[in-house]
Amino acid sequence: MIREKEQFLFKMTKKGGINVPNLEELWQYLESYFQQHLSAVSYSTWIETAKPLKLANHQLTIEVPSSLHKDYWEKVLATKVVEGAYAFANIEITPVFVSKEEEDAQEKADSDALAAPEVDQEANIPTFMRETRLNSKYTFETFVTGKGNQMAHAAALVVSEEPGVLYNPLFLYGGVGLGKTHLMQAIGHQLLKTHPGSKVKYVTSEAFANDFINSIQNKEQEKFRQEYRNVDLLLVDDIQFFADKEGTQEEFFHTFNDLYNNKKQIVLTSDRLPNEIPKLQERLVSRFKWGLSVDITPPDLETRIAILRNKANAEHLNIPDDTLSYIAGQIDSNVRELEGALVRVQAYARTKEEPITTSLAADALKSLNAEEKPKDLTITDIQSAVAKYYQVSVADLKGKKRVKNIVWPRQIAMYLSREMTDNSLPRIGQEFGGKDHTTVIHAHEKVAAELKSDEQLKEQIAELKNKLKP
Ligand SMILES: Nc1ncnc2c1ncn2[C@@H]1O[C@H](COP(=O)(O)OP(=O)(O)OP(=O)(O)O)[C@@H](O)[C@H]1O
Repeated sequence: MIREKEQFLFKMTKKGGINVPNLEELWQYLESYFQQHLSAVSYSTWIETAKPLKLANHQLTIEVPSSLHKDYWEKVLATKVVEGAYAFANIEITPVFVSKEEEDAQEKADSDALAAPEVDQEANIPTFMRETRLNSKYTFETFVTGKGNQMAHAAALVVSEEPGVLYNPLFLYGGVGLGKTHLMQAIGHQLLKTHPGSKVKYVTSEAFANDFINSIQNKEQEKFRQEYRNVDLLLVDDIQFFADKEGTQEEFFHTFNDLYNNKKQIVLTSDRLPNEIPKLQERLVSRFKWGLSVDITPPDLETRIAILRNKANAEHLNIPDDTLSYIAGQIDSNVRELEGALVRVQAYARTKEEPITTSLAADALKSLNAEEKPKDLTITDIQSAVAKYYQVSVADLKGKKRVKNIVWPRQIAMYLSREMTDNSLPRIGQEFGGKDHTTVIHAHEKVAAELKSDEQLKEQIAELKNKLKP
């Protein structure tokens, strides 16, 4: 105690009684204070991204990357700045935060609803309750931040540290494969780390719907409610699949209210904003807007390179920087595909027994494109292969039967038609007995979502793709 006081007096004497420190000194002091008091991930999220601009008239101006950062600084860190300045130099200052992106973000949040597309009525309903587990790889530590996801990352971190308080619900939205599931699960991991006894439930919206329907069929509604309402953090992925599921929406409405009223945190993801999800009940749309909606946009080149480097390091791969840049330059809108490209290059190098270089990467990715879309492959070829594989008839794939063992192969055939041929969505719909293009979109989204967690399906699709290769 005495020692601390001595140090403090020394500091003041050193300043010769002048109580106004310069900007750098004060900031250094604050940085070291935060370094000691915040976790490493919080420090890099809030402090390393902040820039002190000026100190004048007892006002410290700090630039932060987004309105969300500004909000967090104002609500949580500002008092520490005031206390810190007082402790450091005995001055009273008011911190002022400025965010460049604030106006843009506001505009985005207020953006008008786009015309909502129709969605297919078909729904494949597996009859089992799913286990929901977090993927151990989806943590904050493995998540690379960049311009497109900085705000979403910061929001996710706030929620993991202060669940149910600041942003409830947190709604993360954005294009395919941009890290929404990763961030959402990182919240779960982080909460379990800081509050080991917490109950975290991760579920896709489809699994929620299936669990609900099963609970009705098995007369286990009470059990269902216990499972979903007795949690501290509920993570529901790909909420856009609630479209058209009236009963499920109704149940989710009550689940939401229950959790919200008990100050339990809810995190949702979707490929679009709540008001852009077709047939989502207005009362859900408005509730989803109570908290914070943040979008994730495709990563810039620098971030893509950083993601690849992280992944290469994690797998102990020795890949030159220019090769990583080359791969990152080839795939610009989907991190899942970016990672897939790296795996592909790695496998290609192994087969060729050569080190990974830029020219090898170029060869590997060229052959990937050729394989993904074999020339002359027709929808009819895909239908025959899928029908044979799942032991159904081609007529059934083109027909209207809604039984599960036909609907699922039909959706897989549509998925493959979209992935492996250049046919347009309406054309694919036409080839499946004149179905609407939205049916094809729905089928594609559904299979893609399943592929994320279903290892067996991954193998089946790979096998089918191999069979379809020329
Ligand atoms: N910023 C990032 N840093 C590290 N890995 C990332 C990042 N963004 C995405 N990924 C990785 O990319 C893959 C796809 O991410 P994820 O499944 O979270 O995307 P998504 O947005 O949920 O996709 P979908 O729209 O298909 O639901 C995952 O393996 C994830 O770990």
